[in-house]
Amino acid sequence: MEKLVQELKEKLRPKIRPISWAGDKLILLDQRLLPFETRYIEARTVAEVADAIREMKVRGAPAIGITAAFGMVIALIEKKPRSIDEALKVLEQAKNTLAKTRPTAVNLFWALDRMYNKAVESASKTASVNELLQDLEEEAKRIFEEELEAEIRMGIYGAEFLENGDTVLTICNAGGLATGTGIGTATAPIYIATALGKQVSVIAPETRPWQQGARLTVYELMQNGIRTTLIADTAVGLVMYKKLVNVVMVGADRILLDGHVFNKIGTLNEAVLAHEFGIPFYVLAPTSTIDTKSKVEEVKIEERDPDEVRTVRTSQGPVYVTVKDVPVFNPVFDVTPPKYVTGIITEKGVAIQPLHKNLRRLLNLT
Ligand SMILES: CSC[C@H]1O[C@H](OP(=O)(O)O)[C@H](O)[C@@H]1O
Repeated sequence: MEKLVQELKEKLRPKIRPISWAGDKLILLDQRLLPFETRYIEARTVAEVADAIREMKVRGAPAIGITAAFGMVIALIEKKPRSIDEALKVLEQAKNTLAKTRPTAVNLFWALDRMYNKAVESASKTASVNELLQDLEEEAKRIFEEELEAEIRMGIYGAEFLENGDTVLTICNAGGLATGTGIGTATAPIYIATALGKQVSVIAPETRPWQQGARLTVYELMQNGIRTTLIADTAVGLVMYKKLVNVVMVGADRILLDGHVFNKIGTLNEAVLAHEFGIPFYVLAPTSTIDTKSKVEEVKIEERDPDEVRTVRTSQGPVYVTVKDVPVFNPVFDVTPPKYVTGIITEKGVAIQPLHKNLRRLLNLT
């Protein structure tokens, strides 16, 4: 596995770099404008990093975690603390600011906790703020590299469930744009299977309201030569009914130890329909997406700006498609009960049913 991971890591380095670290700032691909415009923005302050996450200039659970990790490094560069104690206070404030940007993707909180804990560990060994800064920069880079390797491992495990000629139904964008580093999570098996010589196609629902499918997944897969068909979200039932789908593969923003999966709104619809039509439904995520503490009723499902539903994003910017002041309910994630999930594919292996037991086994928690 290790030899294959390293070989594929070089072969599959992304053409599109949604997140780049430039030593003292982040360079981010503004995903609100894709596929119509490729515009990069710079984030040099904690406030700018927080804005980039909150406004979905960068989005996707792993990408949000990586961005926040570098946001902690930027905090020290921006505030220039004169002592270790002051540095830890700066980092605690940055952690609190970044934690308020979006509530559902657990990778954000996992990355912030990991960076802060690293800072505390480093502060116990040095009085030098510069050494602390270097340690944190190395930790953020490690998170970035670990994510890419995790995606390749997920891809290798997931490719085992793909036959030559298969069509995969996905949702939203759980590709390299959503992880910031490489081949994505739900799309990783597609890239690996293709690299290993299998012909695999994708059906991508547009994924209203933010259109991650129509604007990001289609863009990314076509750039990488993957046969892709765009459908309206309302067509997911018919494509399964007509046997046009062999397997469903989706990403995740938070997976609980009992197997509940929080992911883009519409995932539950696909999961229930796949269960009805006897189609395997796989969730792909790094173990940094597994929340070992929360209960399903404790997880906040993000609700966003009503105008996201009232408009569609076009090459001319958002255009209203309804009455401008119509009341809107805009939850951007839903929760899929474990019974609808065939398996959860991570970089550490695949958890099949019963998920509540096999997830613990995967994480060595039994
Ligand atoms: C591998 S990305 C996981 C997850 O993040 C996306 O949400 P958003 O675009 O709102 O950040 C989507 O739910 C993906 O499945």
